[in-house]
Parts: sequence; C-alpha cells; structure tokens
Amino acid sequence: MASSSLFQSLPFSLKTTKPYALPKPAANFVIRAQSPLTQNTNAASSASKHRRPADENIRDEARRINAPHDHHLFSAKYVPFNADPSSSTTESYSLDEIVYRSQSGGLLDVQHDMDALKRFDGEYWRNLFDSRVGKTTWPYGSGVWSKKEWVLPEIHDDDIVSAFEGNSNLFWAERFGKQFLGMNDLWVKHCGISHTGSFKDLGMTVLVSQVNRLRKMNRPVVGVGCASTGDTSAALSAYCASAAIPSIVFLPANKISLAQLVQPIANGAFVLSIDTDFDGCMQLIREVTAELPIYLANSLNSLRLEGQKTAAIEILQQFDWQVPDWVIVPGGNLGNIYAFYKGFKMCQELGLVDKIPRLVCAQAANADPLYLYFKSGWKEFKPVKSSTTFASAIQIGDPVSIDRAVHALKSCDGIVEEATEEELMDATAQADSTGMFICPHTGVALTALFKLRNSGLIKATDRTVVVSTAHGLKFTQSKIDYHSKDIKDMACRYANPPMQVKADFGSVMDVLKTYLQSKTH
Ligand SMILES: Cc1ncc(COP(=O)(O)O)c(C=O)c1O
Ligand SMILES: N[C@@H](CCOP(=O)(O)O)C(=O)O
Repeated sequence: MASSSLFQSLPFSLKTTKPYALPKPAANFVIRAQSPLTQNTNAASSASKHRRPADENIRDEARRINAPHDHHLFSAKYVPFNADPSSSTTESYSLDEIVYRSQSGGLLDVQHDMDALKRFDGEYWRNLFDSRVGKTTWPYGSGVWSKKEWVLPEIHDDDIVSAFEGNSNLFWAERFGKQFLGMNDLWVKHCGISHTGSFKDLGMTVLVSQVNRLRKMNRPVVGVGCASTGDTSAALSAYCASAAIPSIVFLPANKISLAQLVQPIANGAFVLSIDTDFDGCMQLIREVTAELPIYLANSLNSLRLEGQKTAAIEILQQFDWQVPDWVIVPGGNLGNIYAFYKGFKMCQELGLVDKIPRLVCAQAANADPLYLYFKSGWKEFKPVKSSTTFASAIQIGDPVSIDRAVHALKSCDGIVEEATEEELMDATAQADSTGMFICPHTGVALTALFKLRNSGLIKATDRTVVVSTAHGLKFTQSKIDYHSKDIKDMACRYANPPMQVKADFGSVMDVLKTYLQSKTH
C-alpha cells in the first residue's frame, strides 16, 4: 500500500495533528500511537469545534466528517469455526452471504484480517477506543461501534442500526463483596442496563445493521426471525422496528416473563407463541429459515457474537486496560461465553493487554448440559431435557454454541458451575439487599462465585467480574414470589415482605419502634 493512501485511510485522521512519522510502506510495519492529547480522533474533536449545522443530523455529519477509512483497510469473513489452520481447506464466505453453517454442518466464526489490524499497535487501539467513549459521534457513541474496526469493518456508517448500546456500568459491588464474600475487588458488569434490558442489544445492533445492508443490496431478506427465551426477541424486535424491518419471533408458550413478552408485541413483531420449550422453538426457526427468506437472528449466526464480544473489551477498558482475574458469565445457548473469550483474546493478540482472565460459565441446575459435560472431564456431551427455572432465559437443554463454549473454556483454564433454584434466588435477594436489582441469571453467576470462594479457588483479593445479563425489572414476578415466601419448598431466607399495618398513628408508631430497635443492636 502506498504511504499516501494509507495515510488517508487511517482509522482516524492524523493529518491535522503534529508531525507524524509516516512509516515506510513496508509489508510488516506497525503504527504506534500518538499521545492521546494530540490525537484528532473523531468528528467531535476534529478541526471544527462548532456545532453541526441545524439542518444536519449526526448521520449526515458522520458522512461529511468520518474518514472513509475502514472500508479499505480492514476486513472480515466467515470461516468454519475452529478449523485447523494448517489444513488446506479454504472454505470462507463473505459477510454479505446468507450462511449460518459450514459445509460440514459445523459452526461458523467471523475471522478478521488480523495482519491488517496488527499494523497498529496495542497503544494505538487503546487510545482510539478510549477517545470514542462518551461522545455522540455517529456511530462511535455506541460501545459496540466504537470498536467498529474489530466488529464489522466494512459496513458503511449509513447502514448501521444502533441505539448507542454498550458502555454499560461496571459496578463496584462494594457492600455485597465485603458482606457476603470478604472481597474488596468485586465488580458487576451491568450489561442488562441497556436499550431493551439485556446484553442481546450488543449483538443485535450488528446483526440488524448487516440485514439493513443486505436489504439495500436487494438480497432476499424479507424479515428477520429468532427463537427466544425472551431477551433475543426483545432486542430483535426493537432494532428491526427502528429500521422498519419485519421481525418474527418464536416464543415457548408460558415460559417467558410478561415484561419480556410485551416487548416484541409493543415493537410490532409477528409473535408466535408455540407450545414447546426453547429447544423446540430453535429447531423450528432453523427449519423455517432454511425455507423462507427470513434471516436467522439467534447466536448460531456468528455475526451476533461480534457485537457481544465488545463487552469484554469494555471491561478491560473500564479497568484502564488491566486484566481481571476472573469473569463469571451465566450460560444458556452458550454464545456469550465464547463472545467474551473472543473479545479478551483479540485484545491479547493485538497487544492491548498481555493475558486474559479465567472464565467461569454458570448454569442453572435445571438446565445444565455444559456443567455435566465439564464434570465428566469433557468426555461426552449429552443434551438434557431442561426443566422450569426462575432463570428462565437460560432454560436451554441443547445449546447451539456448545463447541464454541468448550473451546473458550479449555483455552482459558475455565470452569463451569451450577446453581439450584434456592441458591440462585437467595443470591439474587442478597445482591438486591445491597442495592442491586439483578435478574435470576445474574443470581446463577453469583452462586458460582459463592461456590468458588468457598472452595478457595477464587481468593478474597482476586479481581472478579460477574456479568449481569438482563435487567431485574424484567423478572419482577420471581422477586414478588420470593419476598412473599410464596415458593414451594423454598425457605426464602432473605425475604423482606411488606408489613401490613392499620391506618392509625399508634399502630404505625409501634411497628416503627420495633423496627428501629432491631436496627440499633
Ligand atoms: C438474561 C440472559 N442471561 C444469560 C443468557 C445466556 O446467554 P447465552 O445463550 O449466550 O449463553 C441469556 C440467553 O440465553 C439471557 O437472556
Ligand atoms: N436467552 C436467549 C436464548 C437464545 O439465545 P441466542 O443468543 O442464541 O439468541 C433469548 O433471550 O432468547
């Protein structure tokens, strides 16, 4: 590549900054970062500090200002998942093809041109990503698209469908850590404090953006469909609605929360309530998408994981690029645990950090095929028939991403744990009592943490991140049942039911005095 064309197509313009030593156009050069203070990194900090003209929106502004960089420099394609790099197979597909499985029927993975990305050193990427946080520059105001070069480098900014998802709070669980675990470096990554209330937004912005692009290219995509335990369908229908793309969702009848059910209904999706479980819905959507021009939006589609992996990058960024010891992720269909691994691994390979954390995947005991596989010493995988769990979004017995999860866990010395219904509900209530308001799936992850602390594997001083995957407000019925002590065979040890009191001053004073006395001892 000629040096001048490289200069023009850098991910951010360096042209107006102090003298920059342009590298010789050698094949294997690495571009080192400038001081962040001298960077001209995006539209918000570009030459003009004036507000954009009143008749221009942020998409127009991006079209005018953002360099048409990454369309040329970086690229990605589908390849068979975990294919032997030394084998002679050259099977690969453009991301503009509609393909979910390899020729052999295995999973696919999005493979980035790592050589192109490696032309920029770790400091460069750290500075670039840091420079985009907290801005409204299209599309970098999103925590996903602020890493666009690593996600979907070739998509045009105009085609992106984003709600500025990501950049979620990394919450220091000070009281919970101290009170229940004797830990002072415990964090909860609140991926559920998001546009539709779960981490699915991170993947869905990528998938729906790509569909938007395909439709503009007149590819045969009439609608987008998924099977769901509630969160994927909520995210899919919201992103589709904002881009006027039809969405179709297959839901297991009576197995998702009311708050989740109402989301696709309100967003205008075509909602099918099917008398089966999630695995049954997944089977059906796979058959249907093979027959009809409906694009598959579940995480079997590896595009989704490109967005989800940015949560891992964000965690490192929020720790100022220091690596935590442990990251605990609740697992169901098992795409997310691999997405976290991939995000961390890319940061290591591209020199942003020098190691990756150990991952823990946490499952509900009522839907624990990965846990059983792990406990067998990875000998034999058997899908299970899942049973009802309060962690309803992970009630999945035959996860499509099993191979991805096993690869991720083996590569980082990972662990699988499980939680009974009582354990996960108690952990949820304990977390809530310290000011959080978490979903039951996060309760599953916290139970795993309790167990690993008790066994001594996770030490009191280990920096540990628990990934909270959905907003607690989606799961209020389970909290009401727990605090009403209305759950069969469950002690509900941390229940805090409201006190019924007569409407007179004396009665109110009596209960208040008793309460205050209990607090002063
Ligand atoms: C709230 C919540 N937590 C965790 C998961 C598990 O994620 P994954 O299916 O990627 O393992 C899901 C969906 O499956 C979910 O909706
Ligand atoms: N919890 C998921 C289950 C489907 O997972 P996906 O990541 O494969 O879409 C949901 O909310 O539907």
